[in-house]
Amino acid sequence: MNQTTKDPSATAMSDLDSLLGHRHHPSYLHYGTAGFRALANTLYEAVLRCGVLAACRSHVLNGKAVGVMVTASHNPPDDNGVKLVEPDGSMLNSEWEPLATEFINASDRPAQVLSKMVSIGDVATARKAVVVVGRDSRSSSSTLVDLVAQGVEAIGGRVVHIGLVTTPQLHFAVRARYRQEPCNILHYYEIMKKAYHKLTQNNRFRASIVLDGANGVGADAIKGIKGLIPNLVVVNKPGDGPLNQDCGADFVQKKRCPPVVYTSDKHQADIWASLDGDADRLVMYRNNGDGVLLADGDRFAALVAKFVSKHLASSGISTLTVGVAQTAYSNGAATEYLQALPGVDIVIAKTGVKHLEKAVKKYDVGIYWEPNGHGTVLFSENAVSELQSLSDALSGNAQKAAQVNSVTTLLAVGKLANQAVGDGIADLLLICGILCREDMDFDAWLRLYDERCSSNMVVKVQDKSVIETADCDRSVKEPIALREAILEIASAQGCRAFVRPSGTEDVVRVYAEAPVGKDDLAQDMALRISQSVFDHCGGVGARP
Ligand SMILES: CC(=O)N[C@H]1[C@@H](OP(=O)(O)O)O[C@H](CO)[C@@H](O)[C@@H]1O
Ligand SMILES: [Mg+2]
Repeated sequence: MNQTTKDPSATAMSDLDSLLGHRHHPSYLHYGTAGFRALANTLYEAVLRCGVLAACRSHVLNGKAVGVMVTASHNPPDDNGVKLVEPDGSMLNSEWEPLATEFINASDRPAQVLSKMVSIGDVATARKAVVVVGRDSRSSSSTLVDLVAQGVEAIGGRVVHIGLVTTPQLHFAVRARYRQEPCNILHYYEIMKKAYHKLTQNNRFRASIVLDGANGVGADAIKGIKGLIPNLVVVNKPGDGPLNQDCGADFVQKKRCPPVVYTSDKHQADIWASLDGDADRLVMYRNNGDGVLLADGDRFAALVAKFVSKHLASSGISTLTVGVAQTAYSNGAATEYLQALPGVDIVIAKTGVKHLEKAVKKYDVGIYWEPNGHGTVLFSENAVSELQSLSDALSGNAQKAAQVNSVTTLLAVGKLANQAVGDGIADLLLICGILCREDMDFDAWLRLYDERCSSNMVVKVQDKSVIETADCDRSVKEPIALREAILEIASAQGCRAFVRPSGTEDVVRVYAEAPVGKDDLAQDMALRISQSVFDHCGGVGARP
């Protein structure tokens, strides 16, 4: 090789190193289910590097567009975060997660870390990387988007800005582009509107709804489906109050109390609903002023599974499989209800949407919800094509009207539910559409099963990794003393309990469940188990 010829990738690497700098952010960040999250003003370098990383990911996928969403979901307003989305709209490939962590935290020569996975010179010269970028309503989000763009462009990638969007809209847009459909938000609303009319058969949803937008982007995004639910009032819009503070899906589900409404108007409605800060979660409830009767993710899954299983049976298709994924947190009564539905398999997955999504991918119709309101129903290509062929074959056949009706209904469910990720707005329409079709009111939905009593606690310990779990977190392997204590405390008939280290916070989560009506028992079990966690795992601060 000629001594004066420079290796192009070496040049790109040193340029990149000088752009990325040799400093790094204050704490070690992990790429978790939700990407990187921290106080917004500590994330600048991480976000710039995520732009570079996203461009590299797109490059190795032959220029297929990758997504980047700037959001910290239900976290406080001063936090922010960034996560990457695969071209088909799913979460970042799990093999890239440790690389992302290593690259973002590298304090010295970060480009070298990247070059383990991809030849940087190639990325810069091929110029085929495309990155679709969206952001939530946080005041820090625009700055972070600019940094993502700077990172993408630093190695010759192209940025497609889709602006202020919900997380599911970003996933939808990336997936749409991959499928050569219009990659814009208008398309998102058009698909949903059409599917909602098909599902409801143009009937009006009569109940009134107050929707709490958590003072975030969902309250704006819901305008796109204006009129579909005639009696819908939106409260807690951006600017009304601090994002997610004392309102939103996470608050209502965890505290089991109604949200603060930041405007002075008084509202009453048959049903209330709360989105989280990036609108990928929804819970619905009856608001009793000082408490709520909650329809959580378990109840969404139950209603959807019941509806899908009924219409699959009457469609006459017997070849399509249906699976529902639940987590250890799913209420035992919901599990029992689902087990009794004909033709429906139950699978238990670890906590976190990516695990649930993976668990149902092997089914033609895969239904998953976390109790906290994150979920959707996924139709495989095979399911859509079988339903479509049958629909075409039966078209105009008046004698088969009931069968046609079920096939059309199932196709509408598959269009309305976001096929990339759980979506609070799509889920609102899906649930309202099903209640409308089934002529059910909110109470009838709650009567599907009686929820068992449960109690959640968190315990701070020195090192949460001393706890090793098994069976999708439903039992403890280590420490043995803790394992034995839990088995003993939760040994009464109809009781169960587990503990697991949180994947998103530095705490151990404790869950205890007791039969219907035995709230005190559930709380007592959770407390005693929390004390065992504290005693056996190096508790920090005051003993529970
Ligand atoms: C009990 C609980 O609500 N856990 C949440 C929470 O995970 P933890 O690993 O429990 O911290 O955040 C995840 C990401 O948002 C969400 O998927 C999950 O459901
Ligand atoms: Mg969220």
